[in-house]
Amino acid sequence: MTTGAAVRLTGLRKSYGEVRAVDGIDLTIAPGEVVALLGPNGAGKSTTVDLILGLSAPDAGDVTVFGASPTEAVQTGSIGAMLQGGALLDDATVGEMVAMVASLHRDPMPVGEALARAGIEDLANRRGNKLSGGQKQRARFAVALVSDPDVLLLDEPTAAMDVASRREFWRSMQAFSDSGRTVLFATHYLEEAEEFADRVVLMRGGRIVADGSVAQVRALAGGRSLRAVVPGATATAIANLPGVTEYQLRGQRIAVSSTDSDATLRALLTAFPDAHDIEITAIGLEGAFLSLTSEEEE
Ligand SMILES: Nc1ncnc2c1ncn2[C@@H]1O[C@H](COP(=O)(O)OP(=O)(O)OP(=O)(O)O)[C@@H](O)[C@H]1O
Repeated sequence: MTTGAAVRLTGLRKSYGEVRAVDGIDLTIAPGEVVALLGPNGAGKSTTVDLILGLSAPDAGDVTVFGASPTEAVQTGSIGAMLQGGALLDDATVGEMVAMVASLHRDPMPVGEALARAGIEDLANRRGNKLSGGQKQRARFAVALVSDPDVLLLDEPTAAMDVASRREFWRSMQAFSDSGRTVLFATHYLEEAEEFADRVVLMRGGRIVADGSVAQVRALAGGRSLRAVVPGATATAIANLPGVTEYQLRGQRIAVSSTDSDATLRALLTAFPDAHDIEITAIGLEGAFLSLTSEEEE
C-alpha cells in the first residue's frame, strides 16, 4: 500500500444544468479510516461517490485515490465499489458474476473468499433474478470485495436490507476495515454512521457542513435546546453562558443549543432573574442532524 491520503478531493465541483450537485468539496481520507458520508436526499453523496470512481468527470477540482486518478485506481483494483442499484445479471449465478469481475482484475481474492466475506456462500449457485433485495445487496458487496481493494466505496449499502441482514452486513464490513482498508459509505441513517464510522462527514446542498469524529457528532447530538424570554438579554451575555454552542436572539427571545443545559439555565437565571417562559428540549440525534443539514443561513 502506498503512503499518503487514501482519497483526496480538492475543490471538487459538479453541476447538472442549474443544480450544483457538488459545490466545492475538499476532503482528505487517511488510509484505514471508515468514513460515513451522511446527508439528506439530493445532498450530493452519490455524485461525490461517482466522481471518486471516475464514473463522471468533475467540472472543476481533482480526485486522487492513493495518488492515482480514479480511472487508474479502478483499473488496478485499488478501489472497489458497491453502488445503489448496481446491475446484476439475471441469468448468471452469484458465483459466476463474482468470478467474472474477478477475472477483470490482476490480483483478485478467491471467489469463495469474497462470497464468504459477504456472507453469501450458500447463494453461490442462485441466479440473479432469484435474489431478494437484501441478497442482491450482498451479491454487490461480494462483487465489490473480489478485487481485494484498498478503498471500498459503498453507496447506501443497506438500503434494501432488513434489520438482521443489516447487522450482518456491517459485521462483514467491519472485518474488512479491521484489516486496515479504507471505507467510505454514503448513508441516510445517522445510527449507521454513528455505529460503524470513525468519522462522519455531513453534506447538504453539495457542500460539507460538518466533519468530525463520531464522538464530536455524539456531543453535538446529545445537546439540549433552551428557549426563553429574557428581558435585557445581549448577544454577548447569551453567547458566554456555560455550555452554549449556538444561539439566536430575537428581541427578548433567546434560543440556544447547549451541551450542559443545567449549567446554562443556572447561569441564565443568575444573570437574568426575570427570564421566563423557559423551555428545555432534547435535540436528539435526528434534530442535530436536521439542524445541520436543513438550515440555509447564507
Ligand atoms: N445525472 C443527473 N442529472 C441531473 N441531475 C442530477 C443527476 N445526478 C444527480 N443530480 C442532482 O444532483 C443533486 C445531488 O444528487 P445526488 O444523487 O448526488 O444526491 P444524494 O445525496 O446521493 O441523494 P440520495 O440520498 O437521494 O441518493 C440532486 O439535486 C440531483 O437531483
